[in-house]
Amino acid sequence: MATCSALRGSFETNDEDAEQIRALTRYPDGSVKLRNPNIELMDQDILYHLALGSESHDLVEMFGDVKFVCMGGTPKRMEDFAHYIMQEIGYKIPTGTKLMDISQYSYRYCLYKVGPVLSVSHGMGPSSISILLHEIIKLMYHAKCKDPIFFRIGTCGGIGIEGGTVVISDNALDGMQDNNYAVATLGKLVKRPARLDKKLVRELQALAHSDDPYDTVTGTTMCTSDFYEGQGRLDGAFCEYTEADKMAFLKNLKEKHNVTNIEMEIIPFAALTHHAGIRAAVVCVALLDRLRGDQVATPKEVMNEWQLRPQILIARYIKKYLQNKGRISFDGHGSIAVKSPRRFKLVQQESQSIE
Ligand SMILES: O=P(O)(O)O[C@H]1O[C@H](CO)[C@@H](O)[C@H]1O
Ligand SMILES: O=c1cc[nH]c(=O)[nH]1
Repeated sequence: MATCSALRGSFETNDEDAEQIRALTRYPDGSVKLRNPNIELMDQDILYHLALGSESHDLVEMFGDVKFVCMGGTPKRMEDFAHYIMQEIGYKIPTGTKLMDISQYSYRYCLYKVGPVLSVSHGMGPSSISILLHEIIKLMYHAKCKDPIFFRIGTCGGIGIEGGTVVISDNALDGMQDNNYAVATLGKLVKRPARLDKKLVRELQALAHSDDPYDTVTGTTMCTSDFYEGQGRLDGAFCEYTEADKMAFLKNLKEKHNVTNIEMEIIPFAALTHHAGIRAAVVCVALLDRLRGDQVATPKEVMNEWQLRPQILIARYIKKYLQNKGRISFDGHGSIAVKSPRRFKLVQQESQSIE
């Protein structure tokens, strides 16, 4: 860990290579190892915001088979995604039962499990997703999950793209165009690099179909901690800049930094998953083009259809992965090569459902 002095105050950075991270974050069998020596010394670990605990629940039994953690802002979207992915991977629950929100008594986040897929809401903004990520990464550890993959399925404002366009993020910047997640810790600013898995980005891009009735693009995503002034909107309760200032800011983001979209969680998502050695990707649909306005005025039914688009891409990935037992790779021509003809056989898992 290096200590640096910068104009904005002293901070510590933690830049490591993939091998170093792997050694720190995995046991030999691929299960998740925590970078916190305190946890294994504790009698129990209460995952307070998920309403789960390492003593009160058999986390290995409940979650040991999880391979994919999919998250998005709203409980409704993630409940819908749980039902959608259930249908897509052909997961069956006993007749007369229904999917249960496992974290319902947290009254914070929702959490559904569909075989190897967790579908969880993260709320809005860096703090909300950061709390969730700490607890979900600890859940992966307690449950002994092996090499889980995380996805954020979100919405965003586009810059110079049509509403309805799907953006796969290949880079993340914060509101100051910095590519780190900075958290004030014990009075010092600790910065962790916000890095996304480039291979996962290419694999997802290859799963966008040329006949999809919308574009899927790849680009840099800016993360803000506020929807209004933080994103240069003119329609917040306060505004102390002009429309020309806003346009110059957005155009500079696009032209100098290749920023394609703006949302509010990618920096902590990319930084905390990277620090935990977890492969992760962010796929968002643009609700509007910020060069054309600030208000989200698209009709609800249209927006609901748009919000399915990132889910469709992630479902294609999960299906492909399960069908080919994790062997997804490139054929060198931009499409996914199937290495094994064997189909994934869905085994009836423990029921996560109740009447
Ligand atoms: O649609 P979700 O995934 O909630 O994300 C986006 O929407 C919220 C703002 O409306 C922010 O949290 C932003 O990141
Ligand atoms: O403009 C937008 C739209 C959705 N989410 C955001 O954070 N910004």
